[in-house]
Amino acid sequence: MNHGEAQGSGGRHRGSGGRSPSSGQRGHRHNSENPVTVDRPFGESSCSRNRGSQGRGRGRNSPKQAWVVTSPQVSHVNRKSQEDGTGSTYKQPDEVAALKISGDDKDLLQSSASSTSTNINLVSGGEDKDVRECIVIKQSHVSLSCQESPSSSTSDHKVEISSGEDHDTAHKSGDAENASNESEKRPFDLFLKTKVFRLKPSVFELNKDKRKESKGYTGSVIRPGMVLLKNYLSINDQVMILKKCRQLGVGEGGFYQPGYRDGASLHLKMMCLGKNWDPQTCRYGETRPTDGSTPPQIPVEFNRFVEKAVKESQSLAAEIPYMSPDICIANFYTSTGRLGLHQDKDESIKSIRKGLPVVSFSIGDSAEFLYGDQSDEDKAEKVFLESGDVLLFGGKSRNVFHGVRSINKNTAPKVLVQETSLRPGRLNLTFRQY
Ligand SMILES: O=C(O)CCC(=O)C(=O)O
Ligand SMILES: [Fe+2]
Repeated sequence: MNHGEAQGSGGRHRGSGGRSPSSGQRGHRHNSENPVTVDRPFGESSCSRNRGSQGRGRGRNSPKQAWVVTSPQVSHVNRKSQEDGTGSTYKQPDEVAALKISGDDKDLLQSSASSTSTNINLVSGGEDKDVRECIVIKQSHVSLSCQESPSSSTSDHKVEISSGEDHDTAHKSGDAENASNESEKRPFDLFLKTKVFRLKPSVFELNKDKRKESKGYTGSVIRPGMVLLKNYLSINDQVMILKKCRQLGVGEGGFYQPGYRDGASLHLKMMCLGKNWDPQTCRYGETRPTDGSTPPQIPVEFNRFVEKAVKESQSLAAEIPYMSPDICIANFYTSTGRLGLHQDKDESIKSIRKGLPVVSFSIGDSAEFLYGDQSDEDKAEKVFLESGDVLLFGGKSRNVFHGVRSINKNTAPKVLVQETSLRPGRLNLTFRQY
């Protein structure tokens, strides 16, 4: 956790948004077969936690393929040729291994080239055709290296390429994965499953992350009872939280695709810890009705962070009561994920009456977070929640309407992505005491 001087800060703007459900079947763990996406306004769900959704009808990019020479000779890929589509490099020679680029390969390759460089050298160092080991793309400012993600399988030859400069391709792959029936059969993995090529972050980017971290956190009261602790969780804390959530997320009671009673899907993946929150009944329970699973316990380290954050917030807003969480709802948003304006009021009447705070951790890509006194986006305030930020709302703000309007692609700290294989998107944990 960062330690620093608590100071006032934090901008406010107005915001808006919407939600768009897709069809699904009640009683199935994964209910997004044949998803149909339609837009409808916020506030139509029967739940107080009106978990709005993503799916603004963005196109899902089908994977494209690029062909990269892996035999020991050096190949030069001319950037101009890539841009105008005339480059012979994209033809499939005999001695090539296919790198499947999910999304727009042109974007990817453009982003991998610096603005001043015209050539990218594809250097193959290995005798065998194992692209994991042999491809290194170097040019003046960045290098593209291939690493195997922890969960990759040797028999799986699909390779995902993502760029530290521009995670667009991997974002698209994440979107596609959300939609595919195939992915519905597997537990949702916070980390990219396949071999990952990443542009190594530049020294400049890494230093920027480090500088930010070394500044410590700043706290501010953004409305009575609502405290924002910016940059509160250190990168190490975030890595630990991500690894733990990823591990829990692929096990029993892990991440799943939640849906409402009316068949609408929330456009996020969810995992509940401690108790299950059921979007169909808007109640907490000991098991998840869709599959009978028991939610994992909240890791003790998480609770320590929360309790410390509550104490910190009390030094800024004394009216925020102390709380010790027994519920954590983890949401993972891809780049198109969102959540409609809602109130968190399915906790016990006592908890809400006392104004026990909801404590929210943001990790990964940043989000446009809306909050206000009404379920009206046009009247809501807006704040950007970035990786490492902790937001608390209790006391007078316990019933504040809030939601996530959008996720800002490619804004996660590079070092975090590098250390975890975190898929593009945002993890949010909200802790509550029932
Ligand atoms: O993702 C966020 O920042 C908010 C999540 C939230 O409001 C909820 O889970 O109830
Ligand atoms: Fe909420």
